[in-house]
Amino acid sequence: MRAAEQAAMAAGTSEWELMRRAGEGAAQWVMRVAAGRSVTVLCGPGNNGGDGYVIAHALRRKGYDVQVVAPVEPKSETALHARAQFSGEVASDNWLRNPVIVDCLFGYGLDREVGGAFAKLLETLSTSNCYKIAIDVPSAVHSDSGEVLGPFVQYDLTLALGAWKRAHFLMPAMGSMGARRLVRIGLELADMPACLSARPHFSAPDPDAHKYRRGLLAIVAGAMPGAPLLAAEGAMRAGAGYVKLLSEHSHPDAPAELVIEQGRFAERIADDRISAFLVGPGLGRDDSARDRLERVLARKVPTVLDADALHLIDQTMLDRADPAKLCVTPHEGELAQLCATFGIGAEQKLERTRALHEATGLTVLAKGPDTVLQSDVMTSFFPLGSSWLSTAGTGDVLAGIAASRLATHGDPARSCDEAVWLHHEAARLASPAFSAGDLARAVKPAMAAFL
Ligand SMILES: NC(=O)C1=CN([C@@H]2O[C@H](COP(=O)(O)OP(=O)(O)OC[C@H]3O[C@@H](n4cnc5c(N)ncnc54)[C@H](OP(=O)(O)O)[C@@H]3O)[C@@H](O)[C@H]2O)[C@@H](O)CC1
Ligand SMILES: Nc1ncnc2c1ncn2[C@@H]1O[C@H](COP(=O)(O)OP(=O)(O)O)[C@@H](O)[C@H]1O
Ligand SMILES: [K+]
Repeated sequence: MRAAEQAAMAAGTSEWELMRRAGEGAAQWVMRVAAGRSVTVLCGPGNNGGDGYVIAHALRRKGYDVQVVAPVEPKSETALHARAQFSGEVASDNWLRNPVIVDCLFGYGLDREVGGAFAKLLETLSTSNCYKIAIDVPSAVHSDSGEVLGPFVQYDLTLALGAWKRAHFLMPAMGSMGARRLVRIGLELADMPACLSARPHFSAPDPDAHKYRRGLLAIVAGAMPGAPLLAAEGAMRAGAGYVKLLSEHSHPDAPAELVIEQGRFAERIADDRISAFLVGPGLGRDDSARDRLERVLARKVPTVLDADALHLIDQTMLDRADPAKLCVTPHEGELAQLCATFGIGAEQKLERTRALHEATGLTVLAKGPDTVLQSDVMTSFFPLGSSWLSTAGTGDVLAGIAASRLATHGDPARSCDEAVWLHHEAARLASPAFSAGDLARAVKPAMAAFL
């Protein structure tokens, strides 16, 4: 963000002009939600506070009753300029009298715990029954890490200025932001190493398609029958032309269209029409599970590794595999396990995800409410998915979808990206309190949303 701002300024746009665009753009949103009601703007010492004075000035010009509360005077030259423009009331007390509060205490300059008068204001804000808007980021949020460094306030709306910051897509920060909207200020944001994933677009199969050309996915089962079956239910609806389950279980509930192959594992996986594997859901962690995983990895075919496979994989296995063709889909606990296995000391999710990719070359899809995808190309963040996904088996469905996408085109990062979108859309369509089975069946209508 700072680099993009510097580039804009080097090209002739002043910092004041950027602040004016940011503040006036944000004021448009504030007016939409305030709809004539009185507004209080909390202004801090830096340029986030400067944005606050621009917002207050813009509202006042439109006839709004505006109160500014500022515990200290601005420190930066540009914020002082914005302060000088505003001719309304500026109070330094703790009394928030209005039904709409706009928080401009700190933006991406926050670098330590919020204390003193600022913390008191945020505490008052947190308990006040008003509509709460955060400008750029909530003021106690560290914009790079998503950590909350002060009183936790639950906002109704967060207006990102110029570009998304990492905190807009990382927990715990993103959980406090309410609806998130981006206010554009004309910054050039091409070639960024991190981005918000763009909605994918799928096409119908080519006219000359047949089941093998569309991709044969082999799902490797193991100790438990349920998880790989759930993954297969998702996979059959996510694009692959042919889904096989390599399983020794009887699966009386399996759909007729799912081919289940038993016995002679080494021969089964040697089929060179297999374009992708999924290993991990229900695999188990005993010697036989390890043996299956080792054999699949040695095939060097595009593969999704999930669940038990993430507990079994180690450097020796990776040395015999082709990491560029592999993606791992860990939840928080599995990510911790992978970090322990590959000697990664980082503490936070984003750093862990990036370090794991650096150390192994694997494409890493770190799941959760704040899903992060790290590939060779970039770090991707995603819009928030339904919190109803927090039920057992939904990860198996995600792994099935990702493997199905992988079978169709062989690109690990693209598969993970598409899988998250399909998973979220399926969750939306499955309606509240769905089971993992309902979710897998909703992958079919979810596909239609991306055609
Ligand atoms: N640059 C641009 O072109 C544009 C920037 N824009 C806006 O600027 C924002 C970034 O502005 P910024 O860099 O001035 O930082 P900001 O978040 O206002 O706060 C830093 C100030 O707070 C202080 N401080 C820090 N932590 C503290 C603490 N815990 N407790 C107490 N004090 C603390 C720190 O001073 P310190 O005490 O560390 O010397 C400093 O004075 C950005 O989020 C966006 O809203 C837009 O207008 C678009 C154009
Ligand atoms: N609160 C939440 N909000 C959004 N998505 C969630 C939430 N909790 C879990 N998920 C998603 O649900 C899935 C859960 O996967 P996982 O933990 O592997 O479950 P399981 O092992 O039971 O299949 C992941 O895709 C994750 O991103
Ligand atoms: K803020």
